Amino acid sequence: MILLNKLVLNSESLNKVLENKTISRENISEIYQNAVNDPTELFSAAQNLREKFKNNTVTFSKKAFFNIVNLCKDTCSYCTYKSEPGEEKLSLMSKQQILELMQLAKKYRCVEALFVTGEQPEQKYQEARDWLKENGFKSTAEYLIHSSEIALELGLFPHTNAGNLSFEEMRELKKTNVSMGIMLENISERLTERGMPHYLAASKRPKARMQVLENSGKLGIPMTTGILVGIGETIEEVIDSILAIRELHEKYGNIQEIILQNFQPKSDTIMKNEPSADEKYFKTIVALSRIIMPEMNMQIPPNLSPKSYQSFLSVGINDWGGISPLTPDFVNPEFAWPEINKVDSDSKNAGFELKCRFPVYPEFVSFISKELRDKMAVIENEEGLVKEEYWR
Ligand SMILES: O=c1nc2n(C[C@H](O)[C@H](O)[C@H](O)CO)c3cc(O)ccc3cc-2c(=O)[nH]1
Ligand SMILES: C[C@H]1O[C@@H](n2cnc3c(N)ncnc32)[C@H](O)[C@@H]1O
Ligand code: MET
Ligand code: SF4
Repeated sequence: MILLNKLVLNSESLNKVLENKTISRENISEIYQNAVNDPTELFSAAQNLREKFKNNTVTFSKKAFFNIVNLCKDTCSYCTYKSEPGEEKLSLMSKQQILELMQLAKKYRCVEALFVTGEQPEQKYQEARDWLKENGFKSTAEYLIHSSEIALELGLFPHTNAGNLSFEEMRELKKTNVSMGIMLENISERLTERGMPHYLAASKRPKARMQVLENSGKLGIPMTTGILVGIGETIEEVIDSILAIRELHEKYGNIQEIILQNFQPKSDTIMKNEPSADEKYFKTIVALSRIIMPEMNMQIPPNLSPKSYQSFLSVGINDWGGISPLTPDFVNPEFAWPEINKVDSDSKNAGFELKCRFPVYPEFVSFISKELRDKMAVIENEEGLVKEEYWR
């Protein structure tokens, strides 16, 4: 038995965690089962590990969201980001629009340019092919490579989340992107079956997603991935998803953060009548993730838990992801980001210190080129990333 925050842990599995031993699937299931009714012990173990490895800091990246193109060849049942031609929300950013948003982002002292697209839009839509042609590109990936170069020239650091990119595309993007992202969503094949959220989304097949993560490992790209919680998965499927990420990270060491994203229903999607992820269930998964990968950076987006995001600091998270002072979250447009000042004071009240970071975590800067590191140093020295006035 181990004394922890005045709590006596009776669970052998939890003790294993605290003794720094890698825990098995069986240990994790046991920990979960013990926590279903009363998660207090699990939460405090997660908090303990969080403090051990991340001290009392919580980080965020000040970003602008570039909704480059939201046409998408896939249809995930939960997604409102995707647009059809002719819809009001259709986004086909021109080079000029991208440049203007970048200049504005610099005025706001953003550090990150988050580039998001639908899945290979040019494969399905003539509109996307025309748009690429008008702007002088052969593929969306080529456009992303170009946009990343411009961002970097202006002193914004690109993080691209464009779904399933090829090895070659990622190799090119590595030159300019300090990190990249793709959500595993879930490792379950079952969620791709008829009636399930990924049925109409070939790119969400677990094998395809894992291949992208595998390629990012081979290329040495600091990678953001994560799980979408509350889309009809079972807890075993969540555990298997985190274990799949852990295994990949053990092989390549390139997973820089795990996003735990709670599903929120959207009125214009197939899943409009499904409930949002239950908060207690979501918290239990957050704590479990910290137990499974004690040293990993764990992120939840604060805008998706507007009333309670601070309380996630005591169940294991240490990052808020990208927060934008000027663009909406196009994936969850009904959830505005809290002001950075508010996140600062809320974090302080919960006993944590908020710090601004680049889209690559300090532990992963050795993965990126000297050229990118030098550019980061210029911003850090000239503008002072940690200065409080810089955040507002
Ligand atoms: O504003 C958002 N940012 C999202 N981000 C970006 C995130 O906010 C930050 O850019 C990263 O933390 C940068 O390190 C994602 C990044 C990924 O790589 C994968 C998925 C997401 C999901 C979102 C999202 O839904 N909304
Ligand atoms: C960019 C990421 O946003 C997440 N995403 C997509 N739709 C939703 C939703 N309704 N609620 C929460 N997260 C969502 C997916 O995990 C995707 O990979
Ligand atoms: C709103 S999702 C944006 C990125 C990509 N289409 C994916 O699903 O991974
Ligand atoms: S989540 Fe990504 S892949 Fe799925 S429909 Fe939306 S844009 Fe397309």
